[in-house]
Formats: sequence, structure tokens, C-alpha cells
Amino acid sequence: MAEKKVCEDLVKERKKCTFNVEELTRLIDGGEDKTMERREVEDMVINAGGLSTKDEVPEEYLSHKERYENAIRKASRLFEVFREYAKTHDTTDAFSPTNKYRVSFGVVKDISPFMLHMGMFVPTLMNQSDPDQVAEWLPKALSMQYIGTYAQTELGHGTFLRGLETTATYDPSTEEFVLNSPTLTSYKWWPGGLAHTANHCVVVAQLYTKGVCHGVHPFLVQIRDLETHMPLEGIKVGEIGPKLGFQTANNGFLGFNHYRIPRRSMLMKNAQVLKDGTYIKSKNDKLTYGTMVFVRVLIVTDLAYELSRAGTIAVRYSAVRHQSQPKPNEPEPQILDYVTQQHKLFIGVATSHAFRVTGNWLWNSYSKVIKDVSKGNMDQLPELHALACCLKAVCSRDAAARVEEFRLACGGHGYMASSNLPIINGIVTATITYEGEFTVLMLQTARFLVKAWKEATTGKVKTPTVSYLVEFFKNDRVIWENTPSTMIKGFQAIAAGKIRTAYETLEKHVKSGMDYEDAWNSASVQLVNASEAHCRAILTEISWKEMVRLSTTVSPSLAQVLLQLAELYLIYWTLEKRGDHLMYSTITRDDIQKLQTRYEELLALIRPNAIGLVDAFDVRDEILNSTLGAYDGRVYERLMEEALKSPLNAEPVNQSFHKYLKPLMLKAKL
Ligand SMILES: CCCCCCCCCCCCC/C=C/C(=O)SCCNC(=O)CCNC(=O)[C@H](O)C(C)(C)COP(=O)(O)OP(=O)(O)OC[C@H]1O[C@@H](n2cnc3c(N)ncnc32)[C@H](O)[C@@H]1OP(=O)(O)O
Ligand SMILES: Cc1cc2nc3c(=O)[nH]c(=O)nc-3n(C[C@H](O)[C@H](O)[C@H](O)COP(=O)(O)OP(=O)(O)OC[C@H]3O[C@@H](n4cnc5c(N)ncnc54)[C@H](O)[C@@H]3O)c2cc1C
Repeated sequence: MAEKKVCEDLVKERKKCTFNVEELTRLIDGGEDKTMERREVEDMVINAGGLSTKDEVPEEYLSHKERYENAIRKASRLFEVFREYAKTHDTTDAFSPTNKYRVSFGVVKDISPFMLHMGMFVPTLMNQSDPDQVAEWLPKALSMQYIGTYAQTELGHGTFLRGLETTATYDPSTEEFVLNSPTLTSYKWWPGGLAHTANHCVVVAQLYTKGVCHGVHPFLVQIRDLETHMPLEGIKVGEIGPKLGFQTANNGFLGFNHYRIPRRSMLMKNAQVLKDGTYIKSKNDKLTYGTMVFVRVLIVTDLAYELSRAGTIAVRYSAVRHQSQPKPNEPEPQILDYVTQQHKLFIGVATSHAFRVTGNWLWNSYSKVIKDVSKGNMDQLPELHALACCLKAVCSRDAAARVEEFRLACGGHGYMASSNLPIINGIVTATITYEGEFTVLMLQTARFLVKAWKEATTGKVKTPTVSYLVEFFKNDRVIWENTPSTMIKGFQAIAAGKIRTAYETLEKHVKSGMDYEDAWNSASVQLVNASEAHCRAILTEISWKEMVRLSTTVSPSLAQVLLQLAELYLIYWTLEKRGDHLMYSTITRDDIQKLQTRYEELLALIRPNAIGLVDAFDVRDEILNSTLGAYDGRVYERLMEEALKSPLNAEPVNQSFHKYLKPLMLKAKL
């Protein structure tokens, strides 16, 4: 088939670009070799038989059941393709931030029913099992003999893990654990793939041995027969029903009726139960929460990727769409030329870069701390936990806001399923809740910040990410200059100021006679604000420093664009938080006006590179799945092509006319 022509607007836009798009793509991927590898994987998947979505009825027209079956068919075929690839390539990078395997969105548009298998089940087996268990289970999990999920949340409790009700009671006479769901609220609820996909799961349950409860621990549990896939006796399993998004994730419920599993089913890297029921404690009981920290860390770069998908759609569409006529007798401009539109779009693109570089930095910190933990050194664990919590929480909330803004920037067409923005929206919004709900994680970081504040009052802090607190003691009002380093210092002063205020409020409540827990609750709005401010200080500092560092590794034309994006991100947030800056620095109304002017200059400087910037994300059309965002910009043709796929368009008159409309019309005549 002849290549379809690229829309003239995009041809012109691509000519305007001042930097080498391929150079930026390689930087985003982490190097030329990584870009080549990713493209190789994408070609392999896109060209593999049985995976193309091109000629299919769009999945939104399928029934709930058909949609799941379609997702399983594709996810299974995709796995076969990856299995073939793994025979000749190292695929361990699947458990680190990489765009190499995101081609799966080109196969299963929404969330794959296998997501929890690779995202949490396998990592938990790898990181929480002892060496013998890893040797026995991992090959089976990696080969999909064991298809698994991570079953922690229950109907009654998701946040409060110590409140989980599922019990695992050790019976030394048979050397087994007895799993039981004593109440309706103890039923597992939510795990992805649990409903009809998984035959195994990691179950988090309260461990009882010798009549003593030792808190929550992970167990590997078979729930379905490997031949027939029937639920095993003592297991009640099913699907929880339709949701806002995640339609193909196959989220399920699970209950146990005195269900027996062997002693060695408990994941025993950290804590153990011996044959006689003796309990050996973990060096740190929070190690059981390790998979959640791992996923929270990964979510930051995942969000950067989702922003790059949504941004590609909205920016390309904005270059193709013409609307209104500000100047009489002149053609309607591209909506991308409206400065308000640039304001909606460019901060989203800049945020994708800010999250990617910060997410990579967080991943490197995580890897270092986990290495230390494996040697028995837990010193950095609280700081890592505090960082992972607030970054996951704030980045997911910001990303959801940015995706919504991208959708709004596409007007009515952004509301179409075929734009793919609704599905991306559903995926991103979910991250605010799962893997630790927003407020709950912010309050975890606040616990750390309150301790750090107390420490800082002695003139020293042990952890580098809060060293700015000491600076605040010397000078609690930043002397303002409109420079990046002052803006960063400003965010640190805001964070320190808000931590101090929240701390003082907490103390005041305690001194007034409140229990610490009640005082904490009373101060919690301020504590969440303090966590947010701390996170903004981290995001602005790390993203700026990382972008500056990267700019020294590329050509001058690209370096200029990277610095513009980094500065845009800093100024955007300085303006957003101008009230806070007024409280904690000497910033003036004049400084703010100058920053506003600079912000608008940056929008104008970025404008010619808008299409180049999203092209550099290099999200293939097959992965973008969007009528509005394809590389060729054939927006209207695609919208019509997709509309014509509606089953309602298969016949000129729908039968409901004869059944309902006609009788209604006839009655009107009487
Ligand atoms: C955009 C696309 C994204 C794709 C991403 C790809 C990734 C792969 C796929 C992922 C798929 C995800 C699908 C969803 C899965 C899930 O949601 S699984 C379930 C997740 N559930 C949660 O996150 C539950 C949240 N709750 C908790 O973590 C805990 O209950 C709690 C809130 C932390 C409280 O725990 P508790 O035991 O009650 O502790 P506290 O008393 O509050 O604190 C005690 C001290 O322990 C410290 N601490 C707590 N957690 C940790 C930890 N993980 N590590 C280290 N330390 C920890 C805490 O700070 C306290 O310290 P002190 O202040 O010093 O006392
Ligand atoms: C799409 C999706 C996929 C999921 N996948 C899985 C999975 O695969 N496996 C799994 O085990 N779980 C999964 N979950 C469950 C998820 O981890 C939980 O829903 C999440 O941790 C939030 O817990 P919750 O539902 O109990 O919310 P709740 O804790 O009940 O939250 C309700 C409200 O109460 C507030 N609140 C609760 N506690 C406090 C507190 N201490 N202080 C202040 N406010 C508080 C919250 O801020 C929130 O506003 C998934 C959830 C979703 C949405």
C-alpha cells in the first residue's frame, strides 16, 4: 500500500525544529544502543503474527467478557514473542526503568491481565524468597507455568496493612499453614489478574504460630489447578467488576476456607518459621513491604512515559487543528499558536522530562540502598521510603492533572475513546490510589520530616535530602534573585518553613494535652502540605541539576532546548507557588512579573520545537493508538475511519427504530 501523505502542517513544523530529534530520542532512552534495542523489540512485536490491532474492531465495542478474552489472547501471544527474544537477549532490564517493553501498549491497549505477574509477583518472588525458594519458583514464574499476582489488599483494608484479616496459622503436626478468610472484609479485593488469569499468587496474611500473631507476611499460594484451571477446593475466586479504567486488568477477589499450604510456601528471605513452629524474626519487619517500595520507585518513570504518550497526542493534534480567526481576512491559525494552548501543553512536555530524570535518579538511589540492605545496612531505608512515598504521590497527582490538561487541550475530540486520552487518563489516575493512597503516603513522608526537623534543631541532619533544613536555621528568608539556584533555594525554604509550622502545630496540640495520635490528626493537613513542599524541593532541585548535567553531554542546539524545558518547569512552579515564595523569600511583585515575562518568552522559544520535542519521545503510532496523535497528522481521516467501525454504522436503520421510535412517533400523531 502506498504511504499516506503526512499533513502539511506537520511537514512545516518538522522543518522548523532547531535540534536533532534523534539525538534527543537517544538521550531519553539512555544511549544510542538503548534506542536501537528498543526499536528492535518494537519491530519484533509489531511485526509478529497475531498481534496487530490495525484491522480489528476497536476493543471499546467488545463486551466486558470479550474484552478480557481478547486481552488474554494478545498478552499470551506477546509473552511468546518475548520468550523467543529472551533466548538470545538479556531481559533482566525488564525490572528497571526502560521504555523497551512498553510496546505492550500496542498490543493490549489498556492494562494487561499479566501486569501484576511481571510487575509484582515475579519481583516479590525474587526479592522476598530464600535462595532455595528462588531456585524452585522463579523459573516456573518466568516461564509462565506459574501465572501470578500480588494479593494484599482486602475488602476492608488496603492502606492499613497491619489491619489485614486473612490469617495463616501454622500447624506443626502437618508442617502446613492454614489460610483462612474469617470475615467478608478479609476477602482479598483488587489484585490484577487474580480473577481468571492467575493460578498462583503472593498472599499477604497475618502469621500465627504457637498461638502468637507475628504480623503480616507473604506466602506463595496456588489457587487454581494447573491442568483444568479450576479453583482449588477451599478457594473462592472471581472478578470485582467494571471500573473507571483498568478494564482488562482482570482485578479479582479471593477468599480462603481453611486452605492448607506447605510450610515452605512462606517467603523466607527475611523472616522464617521452623518445622516446630519457632518464629525467626526479620532484621527489619518493613522489608516485607519491599515490593511496594520497588513499584513506587518505578512509577515515577512510568508516569514520565505516560506523559510522553499523552503529550505526543495533544501537541501533534494542536499543530493540525485550526480554529477561530483572530485577524480578519487571514487564515485560521493552528491552535498551537495560541499562547494559552502553549501554556497547557509545554509544561506537560517539560514535566515528562522532569519526572524521567528524577525517576532515574530515584532508581539509582534505590539500587544503592537495596545493595546496602542486602549487606545488612538499613541506615538509608527510612530516607528511601520517605522519598519513594512523596515522589510517587506527588508525581501521580501532577501527571493526572497534566494528562487531563492534554485531554482538554484537544477540545471535543480529546473526549473520544479513539484519541486514546481516556484510557491513558484511567491508567494514570489509578496510580494516585494504588501502591499506597496519595494522602497516606504523604503522611508517611511527614513522619520522616518531623524527625528530620527535630534533628535539624541540633544543627545537623544525617540524611542529604533534608540538609536544606540546617540552612533554614541560619537564614529563614531567601534573598531573592530571579535565577534557577535561588528558585531552588526558595522551594527548600518553603519546605523547611512548612515543616517547621506543621511541627510546631503538632507540638502545640501535644502540649495542650492531646494524645500524640490526635495531635497528628489535627495537624495532618499541614503535615501533608509540608510533604508536598519537600517533594517540590526535591523535584525542582533534582530535575534542574540532572537536566543541566545532561545538557553538557549533548550538542549545543539540543543543550539549549533541554535548558529551556528545565527553566520552564522551574518558573512554572515558582509562579504556581508565588504565595509561598512571598512568605519565605524576599521575592517582590516586580520579580514575579519578570518571571511571568520570562515564562512567556520560554513558551515562544519552545514553540518552533514543539513537534520535534514530541517526535523525540519516539512513541510509534501502534503504541500511541490515537486518531489525534499519529505521526502523519491525518486527524480527520482517522476520526472518520474509526467512527465507521462502530457496529451501529453497519446498517442504515437500527432495529430499535421499529421497536421503540416508530411507536413513539405514531402515538405523537394521535
Ligand atoms: C503509569 C503506569 C504505571 C505502571 C507501573 C509499573 C509497575 C509494575 C506494576 C504495578 C501494578 C500496580 C497495581 C497495584 C498494586 C497495589 O496496589 S499492591 C497494594 C499496595 N498497597 C499499599 O501500598 C498499602 C499502603 N500501606 C502501607 O504501605 C503501610 O500500611 C503504611 C501506610 C506504610 C503503614 O504501615 P505500618 O506498618 O502501619 O507502619 P507505620 O506504623 O505507619 O510506620 C512504622 C514505621 O515503618 C516505616 N515504614 C513503613 N513502610 C515502610 C517501607 N516500605 N520501608 C521502610 N520503612 C517503612 C514508617 O516510616 C515508620 O517509621 P517510623 O516513623 O520511624 O516509625
Ligand atoms: C486500579 C487499582 C489496582 C490495584 N491493584 C492491586 C493489586 O494488584 N494488589 C493489591 O493488593 N491491591 C491493589 N489495589 C489496591 C490498592 O493498593 C488500594 O486501593 C490502595 O492502597 C488504597 O487503599 P484503600 O482502598 O484501602 O483506601 P482507603 O485507605 O480506604 O482510603 C480511603 C480514604 O481514606 C483516607 N485514609 C485512609 N487511611 C488514612 C490515614 N491513616 N490518614 C489519613 N487518611 C487516611 C485516604 O486518604 C482516602 O482518602 C489496586 C487498586 C486500584 C485502584
